[in-house]
Amino acid sequence: MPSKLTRWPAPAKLNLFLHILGRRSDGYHQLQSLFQMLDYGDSLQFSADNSGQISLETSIAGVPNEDNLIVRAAKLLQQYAQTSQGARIWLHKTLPMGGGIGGGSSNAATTLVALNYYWQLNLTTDQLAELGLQLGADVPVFVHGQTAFADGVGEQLKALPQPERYYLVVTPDVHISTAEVFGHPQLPRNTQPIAPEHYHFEDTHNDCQELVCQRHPLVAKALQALLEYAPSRMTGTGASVFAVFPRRDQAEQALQSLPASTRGFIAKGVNCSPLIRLLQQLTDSRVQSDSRTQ
Ligand SMILES: C[C@@](CO)(OP(=O)(O)O)[C@H](O)COP(=O)(O)OP(=O)(O)OC[C@H]1O[C@@H](n2ccc(N)nc2=O)[C@H](O)[C@@H]1O
Ligand SMILES: Nc1ncnc2c1ncn2[C@@H]1O[C@H](COP(=O)(O)OP(=O)(O)O)[C@@H](O)[C@H]1O
Repeated sequence: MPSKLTRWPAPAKLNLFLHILGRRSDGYHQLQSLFQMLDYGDSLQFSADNSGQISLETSIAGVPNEDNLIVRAAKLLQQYAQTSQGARIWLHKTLPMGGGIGGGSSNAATTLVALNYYWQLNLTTDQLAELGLQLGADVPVFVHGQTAFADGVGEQLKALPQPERYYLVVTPDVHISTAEVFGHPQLPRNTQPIAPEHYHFEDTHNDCQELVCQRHPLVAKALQALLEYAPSRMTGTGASVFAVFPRRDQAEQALQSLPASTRGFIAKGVNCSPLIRLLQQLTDSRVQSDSRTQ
């Protein structure tokens, strides 16, 4: 990975709760959720050029480059903005894949935000979020980069800052298909809507959790292990589960007590994602240097 290029964060998220309110006629589910941004995740580097080519220099095993959400996001942006610019992209992957913590969606969002910056396209955040929605339901929340309450099919977002907490996230080695969970006849689909301002972790739940735990004992086991230490829940459609702690050292102690084979990490919940913080810094220094050269 080139050492001199800026590393753009692609953080993970947690669904602090996930209520399913109903199903639309197109099969998509009306839901409510609280997307908690984390300060932990993958990172990407970009070298923009005028080649018109998009090349991902670090492939992910099992994901052909043309299917990688990074390449798909870059090509979608290129096409939308009708630009002949290109880029070489490097990915530093640390997040487990397909675990309900949004790694792929976050990679796509970071690509849209970073290339909009390097190619100087000046697209708005709303335009990038709308483009991102074509790639996956969770891309817009990462483009906005704020801890947010979601409504609709997950696309209507309202920033809802949360107090600082530390999360121990554990990902059991199970593959769970989002489409399969949402397609299951036993999935509860009649939770009553709540007002964002009335959200409390203890009064909410994840409607997918019971079904996933029944079908995947490793998820149930991981959740049970975390519940020994703190309030815990599954995120998204799984397989990851998380426990909530007021302090980092408490989360660290819990992780140390789990079996050594546990795939887990500790993250701080943040209200503004590290991606958006970096973008603000870079934009501010570009404005300053532009004003000096005028
Ligand atoms: C429900 C969430 C919560 O974060 O689950 P996770 O993927 O994070 O576990 C996400 O919004 C998922 O986002 P994502 O995984 O991008 O979903 P998509 O690719 O858009 O949809 C996958 C499949 O899930 C179902 N689906 C998804 C979202 C939704 N509101 N209703 C649905 O019924 C559809 O069957 C769709 O074909
Ligand atoms: N850049 C990427 N990072 C991770 N997964 C990707 C990427 N591009 C495509 N994928 C595919 O998307 C799937 C879901 O990935 P991910 O977003 O990590 O899951 P989840 O939304 O459940 O957290 C992966 O299993 C993989 O096949």
